[in-house]
Amino acid sequence: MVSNRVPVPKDGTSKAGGLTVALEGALKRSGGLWFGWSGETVENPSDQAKVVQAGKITFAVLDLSQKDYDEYYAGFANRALWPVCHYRLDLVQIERQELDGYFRVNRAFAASLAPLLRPDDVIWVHDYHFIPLAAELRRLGFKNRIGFFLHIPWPPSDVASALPAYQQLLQGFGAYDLIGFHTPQDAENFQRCLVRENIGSPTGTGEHQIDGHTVRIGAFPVGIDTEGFVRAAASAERNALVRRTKASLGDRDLIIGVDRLDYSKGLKQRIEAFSCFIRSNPDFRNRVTYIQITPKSRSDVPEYQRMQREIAEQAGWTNGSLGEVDWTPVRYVNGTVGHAALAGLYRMSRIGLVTPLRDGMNLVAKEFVAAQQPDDPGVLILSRFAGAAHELDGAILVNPYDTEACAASIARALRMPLEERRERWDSMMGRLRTNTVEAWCQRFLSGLSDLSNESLEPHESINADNGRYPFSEAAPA
Ligand SMILES: O=P(O)(O)OC[C@H]1O[C@H](O[C@H]2O[C@H](CO)[C@@H](O)[C@H](O)[C@H]2O)[C@H](O)[C@@H](O)[C@@H]1O
Ligand SMILES: O=c1ccn([C@@H]2O[C@H](COP(=O)(O)OP(=O)(O)O)[C@@H](O)[C@H]2O)c(=O)[nH]1
Repeated sequence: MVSNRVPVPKDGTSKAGGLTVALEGALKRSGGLWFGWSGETVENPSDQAKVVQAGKITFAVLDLSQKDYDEYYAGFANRALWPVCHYRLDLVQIERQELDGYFRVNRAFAASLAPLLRPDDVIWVHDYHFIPLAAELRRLGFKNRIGFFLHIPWPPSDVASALPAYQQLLQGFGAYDLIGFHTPQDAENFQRCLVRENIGSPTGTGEHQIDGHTVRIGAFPVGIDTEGFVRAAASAERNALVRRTKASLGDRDLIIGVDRLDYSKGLKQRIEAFSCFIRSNPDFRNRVTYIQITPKSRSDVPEYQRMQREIAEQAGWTNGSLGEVDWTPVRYVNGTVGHAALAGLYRMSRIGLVTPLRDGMNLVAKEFVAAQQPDDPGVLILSRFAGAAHELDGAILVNPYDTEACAASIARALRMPLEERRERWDSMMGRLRTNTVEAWCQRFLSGLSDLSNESLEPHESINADNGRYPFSEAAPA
């Protein structure tokens, strides 16, 4: 496995982020080498990876220089690729130096990975930080099977083509054997970009010939450790934070949001929707509390700094205008909460509010569902623009830009009869039990090691859902 973020076991601190949660879940059982960035910046980084063995996983990580960090991670990856892939062209920053830094770091990482590779290794590269990595490995002579999985959305070509070095990036994908996305829409958008830029040619459903090499393209929606979450939630009553939170709520209903502090998560619109819900349903005043757990993320990227100030102000302003002496409507928290406590907080919530403006998958939505009590489950309110909306058909799907409809959905969820809540939960839970993180991993890897066979099931091909896109439910009258 290769990914930028690698959770090397060291000081027990946990970093929020779905990619490491997913990959850790996948590698824990099968074992393997996990190569990437250490999370550290140092003055003179070594080009030899530091190796740490933990259980079946061998972690091999490199430090970055400040310049590499600024240009590759805080620069091109998170100021160009991230906003473009999340449809935020208004936030894109294009700097030639950052682009150069991105390709330079990819080349350096490929060179440091090379001595760790064996000829029969299957290599699985993750996410937008490392698009050119396979091309760099091929340049060094590696003929291994190499797969790529994009954890974030891939937009339509009119949006994607705002990327600098767009052609070069697309060409770089040609060095992979299999390219995976969370949804059929992302896979389809991607293949259309190749067609529009005249890069290779499509040779069938989910297949593309680039420079004489066949690249397969498909949708592989990531799952979670469903049973692990069920167990964690069932025993969470023992967790001190969960107990204290429960006591602090009194008999108020809990609404929960859990997100990295990222503009893609729709926090501004969400707080606005909650506010609108309280104003239009005054009978719920002092009867409901909204806890928003929001660890800070990418704080040295200017667009994130700006947003951190704005959301903090908005939460304060909302409490100031709506709150009462004995009621804080929005509890806005910037710390990270571990999975054991999170599972318990999800379970005691009446509503999981997951309303990103755009999200590759969103594991929080899945974790919330897995953590519910089967005989009295809470309701998931989910953005139609999260990858998870393609699978979680029992959620109330919303358009996060539509404040009044989101507010109405909150009221509807709080009033939803038990029977409907159970039906919705059952159908989502069925999917989560089948599509676990392990199943995801196996499907991708078998697709990668078995390219000669029809290893991509029809439902994973790019045309699988006939262009269906999850539509938000109509707001209740
Ligand atoms: O590593 P960071 O810069 O701190 O950011 C955290 C991760 O954010 C993104 O996560 C994505 O992957 C999830 C799992 O597939 C998916 O559910 C979510 O929708 C994505 O946003 C990013 O893609 C990762 O590389 C980061 O590590
Ligand atoms: O305080 C927190 C906030 C988030 N997370 C975890 O971070 C991941 C977030 O993944 P998601 O796919 O929802 O979004 P991403 O941050 O990757 O964009 C989930 O597993 C959360 O449980 C966590 O452990 N503690």
